[in-house]
Amino acid sequence: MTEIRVKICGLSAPQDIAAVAGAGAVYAGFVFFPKSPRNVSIEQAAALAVEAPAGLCKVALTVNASDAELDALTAAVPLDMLQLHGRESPQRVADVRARYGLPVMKAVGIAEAADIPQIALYEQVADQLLIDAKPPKEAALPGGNGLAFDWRLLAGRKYWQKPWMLAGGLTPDNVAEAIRMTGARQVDVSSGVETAPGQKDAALIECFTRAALAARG
Ligand SMILES: O=C(O)c1ccccc1N[C@@H]1O[C@H](COP(=O)(O)O)[C@@H](O)[C@H]1O
Repeated sequence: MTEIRVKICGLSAPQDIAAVAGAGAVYAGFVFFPKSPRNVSIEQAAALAVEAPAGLCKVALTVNASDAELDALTAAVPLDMLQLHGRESPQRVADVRARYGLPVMKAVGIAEAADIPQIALYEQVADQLLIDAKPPKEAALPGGNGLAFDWRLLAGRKYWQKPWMLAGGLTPDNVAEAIRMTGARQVDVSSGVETAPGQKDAALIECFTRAALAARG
């Protein structure tokens, strides 16, 4: 059985990088979205990324970013993956992938069974898929809201050809159950390892990662 791979998103301080690497997570996410409490500048992210140990996959999360914004980001920050978390079309995903030569992970929001087919559309063009809770209409953020979707929507499904990650409202307490119900082999968390919006907690990162690695899908 393949080991679960963990992504901790929304890092903004050097101690966050140390906590993520120390816990055994594989992916470290930086949020480039000014409305987010986890937003980092290009300069901040570059400083954090150069401190990351070899082997930690550095992911830039953007929301409907323009080429100019992605040009600036990719020129300054040593990145391993781009996460597109807005309303990017399949064609936009393909264009970003071709332009930057980096693996692209596309987030897809799920609230009901009717949302599931769009995953297959993005599977054609993305390197990875991030299956997240669809944000409620009143939400200020397109992700990072600490809200889960009904995991039964994924239970017993034939899996996609591309690697995929489960996200949305995961915590140290529920991640094992989420893995068991969905069969996810990768999980992503932001709010669930924070003491306040944007404040990552090393002990919660450790607990989350330990619970995920011990889980059996
Ligand atoms: O974390 C954010 O602030 C954020 C902002 C804009 C888009 C996505 C964001 N986070 C991503 O949302 C999911 C779920 O987060 P949570 O665990 O429910 O808080 C996660 O994939 C983050 O990568």
